[in-house]
Amino acid sequence: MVDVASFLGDNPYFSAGFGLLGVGAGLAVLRQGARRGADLLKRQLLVSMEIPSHDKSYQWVLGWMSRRGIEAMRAAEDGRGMPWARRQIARAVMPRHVAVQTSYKQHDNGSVSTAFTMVPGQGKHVFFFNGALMQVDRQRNAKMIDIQSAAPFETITLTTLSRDRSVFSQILSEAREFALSQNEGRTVLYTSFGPEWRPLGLPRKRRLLSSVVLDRGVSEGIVADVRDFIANGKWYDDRGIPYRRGYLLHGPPGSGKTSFIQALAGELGYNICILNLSERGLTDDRLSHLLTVAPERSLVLLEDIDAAFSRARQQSEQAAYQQSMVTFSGLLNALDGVASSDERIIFMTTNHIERLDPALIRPGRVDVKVLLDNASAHQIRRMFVRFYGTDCDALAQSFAAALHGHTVSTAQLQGHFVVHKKDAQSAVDNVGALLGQAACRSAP
Ligand SMILES: Nc1ncnc2c1ncn2[C@@H]1O[C@H](COP(=O)(O)OP(=O)(O)OP(=O)(O)O)[C@@H](O)[C@H]1O
Repeated sequence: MVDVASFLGDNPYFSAGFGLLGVGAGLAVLRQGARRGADLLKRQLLVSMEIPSHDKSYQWVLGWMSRRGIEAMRAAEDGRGMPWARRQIARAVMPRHVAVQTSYKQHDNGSVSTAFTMVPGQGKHVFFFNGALMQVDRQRNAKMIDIQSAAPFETITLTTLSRDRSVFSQILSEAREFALSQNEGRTVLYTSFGPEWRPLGLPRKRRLLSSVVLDRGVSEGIVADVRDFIANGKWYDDRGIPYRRGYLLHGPPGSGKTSFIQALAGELGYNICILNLSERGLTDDRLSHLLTVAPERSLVLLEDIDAAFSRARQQSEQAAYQQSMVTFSGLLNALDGVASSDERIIFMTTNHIERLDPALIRPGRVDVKVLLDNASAHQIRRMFVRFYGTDCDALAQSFAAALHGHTVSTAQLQGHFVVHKKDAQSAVDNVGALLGQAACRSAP
């Protein structure tokens, strides 16, 4: 009989194979140990923050990184005030792969300019922030699409050492401040897009309240009411009253309803969410949802409410089909709102208050109703002086006297002054052109 143990032990091929197997297994264990050790070390030493593209802060952080990138690039190139070693590091860590982000900015004179900024592209980049070394990993998931924007789903992951974790909140607040500072002195108009609000065009230069000339005390009255409402959130809360206020501005076309709301938003530093109730595809649920998720510090504007909900329209089932799918009771429910303690200021405008259902404009839904009428003598004089200066007071008087007894809207006055913008006397001499318009307007 062959002694198997001594045979295998004496066999040099087997011993070598066994040895190799042992070495391989040892290496595998070591490798796995090293990987686990590295994972453990990573978990202990590093922290990361993931920002998905559907989160509001995503664009803020991208914008902030582009600004920091520009600053870092300038500093590294210029190198002033930076130690040599630090400058080399700054140059070394500058992103090698950047993506372009185009933005438009409206200047105070109304012109629009384009600016191109470089943001870190897909992949990993490193940078310093307040002395902490950070890694940015920007990844795109081509398989996941954001259904709202039809853009691929992206994430930015920021990683840094655990001891520096406080920089995350610093970055987020800096990014937010930076984004808000871009809109300072401007009014953002939002429009509904599916279940959310999206900015409509560029933020606009704030309209001055003094540029909208209303009759004596009207503007001051509304501004005081809104300010009082904004300052008394606790009062509403203590009494369990929903914290919302509704305003209805009614009156003939071109009397400054929309312009006043824009100027009011500018005065308060608020933005405007414009909701078109006749929009195709708007349902009761969406309307209700939109009113509850309106951005903070914004006025919700429902324009020409009579076009969407006159009494006649309510009686016509067919009309309801042709237009949006919002029902009258859906609108009332949306205005009454869910039990939300968030501040909600709703402005409605109409040219025909008499066509509105009393249920829509009862207190609680509409708390303040204000008529913005055709131009009064007071408005005519003030608009004249606003256009031609205070030294034209006497001309303003004769202009107003010439229009006495005629119906002219403030929009028509503006049009007339624009035609005669260089010459106050010519505006007075040609007042007949306005009277002609007034006569045409009142003809059937
Ligand atoms: N009271 C006013 N003071 C200054 N400008 C005014 C005034 N009323 C109208 N305008 C000017 O006329 C134009 C149209 O005004 P606006 O759209 O605000 O009127 P509106 O009452 O909302 O009209 P509509 O009922 O047709 O929507 C704007 O360019 C605005 O500057």
